[in-house]
Amino acid sequence: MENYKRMVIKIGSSSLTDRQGLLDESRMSALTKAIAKLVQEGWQPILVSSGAVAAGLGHLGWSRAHLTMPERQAAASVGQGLLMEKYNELFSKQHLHVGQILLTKEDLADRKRYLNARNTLNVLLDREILPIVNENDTVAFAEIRFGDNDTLSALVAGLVDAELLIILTDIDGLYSGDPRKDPTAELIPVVQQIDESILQTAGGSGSPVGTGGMRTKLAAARIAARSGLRTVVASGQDPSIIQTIAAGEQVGTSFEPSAKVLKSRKQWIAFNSIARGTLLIDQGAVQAITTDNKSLLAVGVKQVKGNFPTGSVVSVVDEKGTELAKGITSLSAADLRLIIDKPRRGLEVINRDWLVCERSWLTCQ
Ligand SMILES: Nc1ncnc2c1ncn2[C@@H]1O[C@H](COP(=O)(O)OP(=O)(O)O)[C@@H](O)[C@H]1O
Ligand SMILES: N[C@@H](CCC(=O)OP(=O)(O)O)C(=O)O
Repeated sequence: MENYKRMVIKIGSSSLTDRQGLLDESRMSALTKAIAKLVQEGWQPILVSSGAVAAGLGHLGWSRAHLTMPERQAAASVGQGLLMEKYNELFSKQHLHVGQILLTKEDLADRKRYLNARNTLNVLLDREILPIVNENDTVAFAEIRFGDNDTLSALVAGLVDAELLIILTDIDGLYSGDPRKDPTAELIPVVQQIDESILQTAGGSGSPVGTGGMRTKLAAARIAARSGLRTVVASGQDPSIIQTIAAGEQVGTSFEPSAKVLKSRKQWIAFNSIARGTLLIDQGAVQAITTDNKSLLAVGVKQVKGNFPTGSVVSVVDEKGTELAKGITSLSAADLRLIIDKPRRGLEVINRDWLVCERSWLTCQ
């Protein structure tokens, strides 16, 4: 067993830039010092840093209003360079090398590229080089965007088997309501389970530079919990807070790991893969896969949408079109269409080990 403790630290644009949209050097400097101390304490940290778009806009003096996607991407191409230049300068003062990793959703949705990214991250971590990750904003568009770095940080944490995810933002944790709208909202120190009532507390971003607000942080914490790790959402105002968190002290909001952790293959299917087709199933099959933990058989498949080869990830929906699960099919779309019209309907379409329920997380492994 490897003797490392890995953590992912995500810092948002609102914590990295000042009011003019310029990089906040003193904040970044404090962050680099805190991360260097973690390395000395035996941690293998990964930094997921936002701020490319905000820093690019600030540097170029462009207004945030009415930006087209190509303009946003152009700003990110400038800002990403500035971010890395500053990180390089500050981390080298702490005697740390850094490596840049820019990812799109498609990189992690392709199993081979996913494993390649993991291999690269492992080499960097094993050689004490700090990986600095961001979305590849200059090429990512609509359906191949993570859209927010909160989700990306949780996926990276699962990818490298981290034990802790720290999300630093401009507020000191999750409140019982959006503090901008509800002045009586109170900080929630510990969340055991991210259920509907918790999701309802969270609103969107509170700053002009942030993306997703508390909603995407909860989505990230939920992915992390199902991947077996703890998430702490805390204020990035004083980045030395990451040492307090690493030492196990209670600050911000701590989201506990789920009692039912997904195996790594199922994590990939649930959170990283992109479905290439859809299987519409009947009520009996819904019961079989969500409650009885059984494999999906052809007998329960009513309709096949899309054209996909054997071994593809597909989305499994009920008769109302609600997605219940994702899984890897042992049959192509063409063969499935032939089979569901014929008597050999007992054939297995998705084996239990390759099937993961999205909605019924409490009942379905
Ligand atoms: N229930 C809530 N608790 C705390 N913050 C919330 C809540 N709902 C919405 N928010 C907003 O989420 C913001 C943090 O997210 P965001 O602006 O995306 O920052 P970042 O750039 O760090 O990702 C807070 O400033 C706050 O206005
Ligand atoms: N990838 C984008 C950041 C996207 C994002 O999630 O932003 P934030 O809410 O500030 O963490 C960038 O570097 O500008």
